[in-house]
Amino acid sequence: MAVYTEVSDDDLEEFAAEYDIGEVVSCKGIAEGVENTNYLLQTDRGNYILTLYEKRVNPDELPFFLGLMEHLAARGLACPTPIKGRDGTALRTLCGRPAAIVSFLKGMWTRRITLNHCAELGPAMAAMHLAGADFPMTRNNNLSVSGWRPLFESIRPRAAEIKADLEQTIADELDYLEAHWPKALPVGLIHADLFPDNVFFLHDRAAGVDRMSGFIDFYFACTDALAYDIAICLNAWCFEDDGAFNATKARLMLNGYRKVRPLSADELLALPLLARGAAMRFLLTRSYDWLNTPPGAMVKRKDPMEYYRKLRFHQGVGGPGQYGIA
Ligand SMILES: Nc1ncnc2c1ncn2[C@@H]1O[C@H](COP(=O)(O)OP(=O)(O)OP(=O)(O)O)[C@@H](O)[C@H]1O
Ligand SMILES: N[C@@H](CCO)C(=O)O
Repeated sequence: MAVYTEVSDDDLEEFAAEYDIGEVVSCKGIAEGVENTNYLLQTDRGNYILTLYEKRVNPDELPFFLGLMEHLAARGLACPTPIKGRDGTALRTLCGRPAAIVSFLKGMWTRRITLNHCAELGPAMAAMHLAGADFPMTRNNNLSVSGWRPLFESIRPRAAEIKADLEQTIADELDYLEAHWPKALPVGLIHADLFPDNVFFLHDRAAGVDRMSGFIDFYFACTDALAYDIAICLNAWCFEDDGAFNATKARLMLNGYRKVRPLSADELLALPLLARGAAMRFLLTRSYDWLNTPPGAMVKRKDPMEYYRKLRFHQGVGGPGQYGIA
């Protein structure tokens, strides 16, 4: 589970006193997530999320992430909003770690992705891209093509512990991706980790379907090709548990997206390559975590091989038509 930093009652009381959020009633560690420590903070005024930022988050980048959430929320996108303390500051320190309180988003992420979820995701992702267009700050994507080789070199000596041909597969693919990575696609603000566990839904009983209620976890957000966010979602949302690609899910997601933000011919053509790159990114970070998570750590490692298989699939894709679109 992702509670790396335990917060004592005294520390919490002192911290909460900086805010105008009411009396703390309870503070429970949240088991989900792998990156940061999250607590559900209940006060007599409502629910909040308290996050202590851990290993992968660079404290210097927190003003970007928090500012972005504030910007998107101000433009009507459903996402957590940083709560400012009485001094007007959202970011402070708790137990020696950078920490912030954000608003609580209603809804649940879905464990069983349906066609409806993909149809909801597409337009909401496009709306986020449009809402981010005038965000004044930028952040380089350090987990894009130039960041993959150093990550590869760090896992290379032990890659065979995951799969015998992993080293060669990544080496060959990296050569290809570095030589062909597109440089002229429309760029903007992307979420960059839009997995099902970062997208909340609420059930609409009258309609009998889930409706998207918002996005969370903007801590990989960055400035990059907008279509790369779509490629991440093709990987994260459109494969079945048995590894089969579901082109109907992809079509619904892509067409939903295109109704809000049309995709250029170049963006469509680049999708298979971007999807290979997105598969590479998660194959590398999962492999790194697989090999470097200490035994006994209270966190569930994610399977790198899932992304090895997704990479293999996209390597065989001839064009965007195989993602279900005309
Ligand atoms: N603003 C929010 N409103 C409601 N619940 C939240 C909010 N932020 C986080 N959560 C809860 O905390 C869990 C973990 O949050 P989050 O995904 O941000 O953690 P993380 O450690 O950064 O995880 P990840 O592994 O996805 O990078 C979520 O699944 C959700 O249950
Ligand atoms: N969403 C990532 C983990 C957080 O970056 C994964 O599934 O590998």
